[in-house]
Amino acid sequence: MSVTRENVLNALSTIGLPSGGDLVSLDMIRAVSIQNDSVSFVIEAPADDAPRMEPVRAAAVRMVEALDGVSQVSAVLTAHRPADAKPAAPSLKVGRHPTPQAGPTKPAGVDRIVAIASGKGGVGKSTLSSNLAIALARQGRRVGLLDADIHGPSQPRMMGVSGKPASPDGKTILPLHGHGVTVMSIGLMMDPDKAVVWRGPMLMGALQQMLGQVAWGDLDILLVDLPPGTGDVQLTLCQKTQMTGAIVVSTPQDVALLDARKALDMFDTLNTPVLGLVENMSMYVCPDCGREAHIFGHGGVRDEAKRLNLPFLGEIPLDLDIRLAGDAGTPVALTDGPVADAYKALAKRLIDDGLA
Ligand SMILES: Nc1ncnc2c1ncn2[C@@H]1O[C@H](COP(=O)(O)OP(=O)(O)OP(=O)(O)O)[C@@H](O)[C@H]1O
Repeated sequence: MSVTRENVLNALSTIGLPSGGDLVSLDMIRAVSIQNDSVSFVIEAPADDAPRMEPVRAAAVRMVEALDGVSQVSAVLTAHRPADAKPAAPSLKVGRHPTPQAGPTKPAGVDRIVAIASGKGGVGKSTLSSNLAIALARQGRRVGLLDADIHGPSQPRMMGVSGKPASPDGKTILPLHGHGVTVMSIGLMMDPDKAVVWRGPMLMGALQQMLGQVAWGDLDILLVDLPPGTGDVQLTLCQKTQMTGAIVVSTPQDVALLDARKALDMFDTLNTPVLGLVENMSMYVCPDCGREAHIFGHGGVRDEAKRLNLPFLGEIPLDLDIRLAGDAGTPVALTDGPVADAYKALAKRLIDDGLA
């Protein structure tokens, strides 16, 4: 019988810490990965606990080794540095040229990869990605979010995560965690004040590293927040990755739809299935009088989906709280109410359709 993630977590929940609690209840286990009879995971401990953690790590390895169907266990401790030392920056050069690969691949343990795309910039792709990721996580899915918007990474701010991801072995990059979602952004690996001036091959190399070297662990779905348009990142992702498909976001106005059509055409050319269209900034409900206004029009994306015979996945209102919550690092999907319900409905639709 093959071992499951639940078996591993159950075993680890029996390992107590000197300071009280156990490895699972204290949320210290990251990146559980199971490949046949090999299990690997990361124990993320506060630096102050480091001296006391090695026996805990060894006990965790023994406990998982004792499970039926397991013959090899590797556990990495991320807090083995002294408490007063600065976290080791990864000795990784992100943005190198791509390395040759035989065909499209997918990180081990990741079930589905779904890109969130748009033809035009600023239509709300990143906002949709972060809120959808949280709505899916709140419905029990294991969700990863990769910010592939190399020129304007916004997920660290929107998901409220910061700090350079660690790389204990100089190869694997440990992602961060925010609001129940595993998060990685190229922005976290770079100096935020330095503009990225990269040529196509370097963009491709960076994306390949984000997919291949990040310890994503076991995920039901990895959402990829793409840059706007139809450039190198989109091309690399679709050609080098086993994609489940793409969701295209647009506002209802004609200029945005015109660009959305270009994105749809690109996915068609690259044989990447379009899972559906989402209308963002669909309508505005005045908080004072309750009147509904259609600032960018309304229904244009639904009509376009119908015309192209593609699923229309839902509409998200234009709402001040969406922007404020995104800027504050606590996306609105964390709350309960009509706006959060729009993201909840979208997440439910994807789960019901077997896409998440
Ligand atoms: N439904 C919405 N209601 C109100 N504000 C929104 C909504 N969707 C997005 N925004 C705001 O619009 C701005 C642009 O959104 P966002 O960054 O998500 O767009 P994008 O398509 O990812 O942009 P880029 O092209 O730069 O990647 C942000 O300030 C965001 O808070």
